[in-house]
Amino acid sequence: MTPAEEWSRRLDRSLIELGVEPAEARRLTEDSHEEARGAGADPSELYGPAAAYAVRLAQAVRTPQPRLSTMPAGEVVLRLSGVSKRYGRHTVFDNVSLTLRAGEVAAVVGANGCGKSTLLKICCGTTAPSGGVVERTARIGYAPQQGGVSGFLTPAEHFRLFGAVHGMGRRKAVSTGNQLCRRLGWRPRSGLSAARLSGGTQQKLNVVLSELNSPDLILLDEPYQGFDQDSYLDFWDQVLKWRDAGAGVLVVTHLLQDLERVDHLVELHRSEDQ
Ligand SMILES: Nc1ncnc2c1ncn2[C@@H]1O[C@H](COP(=O)(O)OP(=O)(O)OP(=O)(O)O)[C@@H](O)[C@H]1O
Repeated sequence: MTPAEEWSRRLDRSLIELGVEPAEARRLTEDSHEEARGAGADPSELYGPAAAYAVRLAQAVRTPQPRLSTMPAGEVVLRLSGVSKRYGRHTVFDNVSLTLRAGEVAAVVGANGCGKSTLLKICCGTTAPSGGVVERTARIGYAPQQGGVSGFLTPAEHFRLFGAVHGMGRRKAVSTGNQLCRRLGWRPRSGLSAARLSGGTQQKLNVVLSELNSPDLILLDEPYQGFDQDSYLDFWDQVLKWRDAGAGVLVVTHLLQDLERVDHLVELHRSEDQ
């Protein structure tokens, strides 16, 4: 038995001793083993002693929703007041207002080209508005429509990179990232670069990166393009969990059935000069 196998055997046994169901213990053990392989490290290097890691994992399993926003319920996480955007003489949208509070979900809808992605970029601060005022909380997560992941990095490398930006340790970033992936029904395979993932799976990685730091405000630009039906349901389940955990969620969507689940609707209209 290799040291890594011995560590996994100890982890599995410790989890069961701590009251975790044997099937769940096996799944957690396999996931940890895979994560360590993906990181090219011995599991004891990555997670420390198996018995101590089992205590942390067992606690995480018993906590149904580990992510809890730091915002008091009802606190404003995003306020748009009369926001407009122009490119040259072309007005994309005008006078958009929204108050989004912790524990609420808002949808942005509208035809192609009416400015949904532009509005999200304004909300996260990468594009400046032409007019109006944007107020937002400090801790935000953003899943852009395109370009959210790097094709040459593996999921674990993404977690380490994004985690470092948020001041997370390598181990914590990778184990949190993998845990969030599982909630979307995906178990990343070690060593596989993002370019080799399907389009829908790349989108799952994009969504997971947006929530890695437990943000108070999550901005998602059509995040489920390419998701199959089960992944789509997992995604909405996750949106509702974020909301219940106290985050504010702003999501661009084209799907009418999503609108039943939201607290606010921002409807953008194609401007006449298009
Ligand atoms: N950097 C830019 N410079 C000039 N025009 C831009 C720029 N970015 C976006 N636009 C224009 O702003 C308008 C809104 O674009 P945007 O991508 O926000 O629309 P959208 O509603 O998200 O579209 P889709 O539904 O197709 O994703 C489009 O007419 C687009 O060409």
